[in-house]
Amino acid sequence: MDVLLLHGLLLLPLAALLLYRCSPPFQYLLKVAFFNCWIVATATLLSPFAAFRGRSVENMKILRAALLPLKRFYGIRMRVSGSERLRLPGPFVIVCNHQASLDLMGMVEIIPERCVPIAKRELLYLGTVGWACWLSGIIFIDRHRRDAAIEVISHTASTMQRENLRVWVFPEGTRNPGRSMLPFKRGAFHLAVQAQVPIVPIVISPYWNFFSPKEKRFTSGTCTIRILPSVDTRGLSPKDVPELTESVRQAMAEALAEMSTSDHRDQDKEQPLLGPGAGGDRGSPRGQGDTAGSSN
Ligand SMILES: CCCCCC/C=C\CCCCCCCCCC(=O)SCCNC(=O)CCNC(=O)[C@H](O)C(C)(C)COP(=O)(O)OP(=O)(O)OC[C@H]1O[C@@H](n2cnc3c(N)ncnc32)[C@H](O)[C@@H]1OP(=O)(O)O
Ligand SMILES: CCCCCCCC/C=C\CCCCCCCC(=O)OC[C@@H](O)COP(=O)(O)O
Repeated sequence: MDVLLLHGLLLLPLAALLLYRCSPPFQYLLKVAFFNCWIVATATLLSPFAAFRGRSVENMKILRAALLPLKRFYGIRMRVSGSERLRLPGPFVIVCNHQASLDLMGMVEIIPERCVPIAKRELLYLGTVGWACWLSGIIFIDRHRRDAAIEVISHTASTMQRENLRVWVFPEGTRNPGRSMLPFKRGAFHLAVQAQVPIVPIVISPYWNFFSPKEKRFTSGTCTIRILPSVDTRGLSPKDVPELTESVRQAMAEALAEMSTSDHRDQDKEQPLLGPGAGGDRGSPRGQGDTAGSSN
């Protein structure tokens, strides 16, 4: 009986390994689970250290360091173009497309110093992860209470100038795995106009060459991040916000469409630390990769 049990226990990890190597959906599930576990584990282990400093944007550095290794686990190569456009001296507002939680990997790649994201309030209730977000100075808004959200944004506008703060907003307001961008919420643009600071639009290329929750596919691959020219808001007033919003969205949508038709050659793949990228680059349109910029 004991021998049987021992054999069973020995076979279990072997069976899991075999399943991991042969079944892309199983690999997908494990990789997603690992992603979430990594976030919870690092938040739990590191937040007590961040707590010594109290709530501060400087804790973003710890948060960034905790999330930077993720791309190596998954063999995701990051290519960034236009990073010099983020080297503005003062405060500014970043607007970026939002596809999935994986955006965190792109964010940590390029996020400048003294920059905090605006996030939905629900994240606050994620235990130690919420605590880590709060300690890092992330700004929370209640999307269901527009007036309260607008008040938080107005308050942020004055803080930006006073504390040389940069703010990262996902103007789609929710995750969007679709092929085109959702209509933009106007908060980020009101924020930039109120603070009279530039807007830096950022586009992250679609993940479908390596990640698809619908097809349960998560392989290695390349992600391109394009930083577009900044948009000046000096002299603009609230009445200019709708037009400003549309013109920035238009520029981002064009960049996204262009990036969607480009693809990445096999040699651009990284070797993932979490096993082979089973399944290869399926479901992606073929073409040329974005050659501008650097890879980290
Ligand atoms: C070295 C340091 C390194 C650090 C590294 C760290 C790296 C990474 C860390 C990552 C950590 C975690 C990241 C977490 C990310 C989480 C992402 C999210 O949670 S996304 C969801 C939250 N975000 C948003 O919702 C986007 C912002 N929302 C808005 O802008 C919305 O406008 C609103 C919520 C304020 C209102 O929504 P809604 O009513 O649905 O939409 P609108 O059409 O935009 O507005 C309606 C009318 O209100 C007017 N309006 C909007 N905002 C304002 C404002 N601020 N002031 C005045 N008026 C405003 C708007 O103009 C509309 O009126 P109209 O007359 O039609 O123009
Ligand atoms: C200060 C110490 C730091 C310790 C290390 C911390 C490690 C990581 C901690 C926090 C990382 C943030 C995790 C949150 C990720 C969630 C991002 C996301 O994708 O949210 C969805 C939201 O946008 C839109 O929601 P809906 O699509 O409308 O539903």
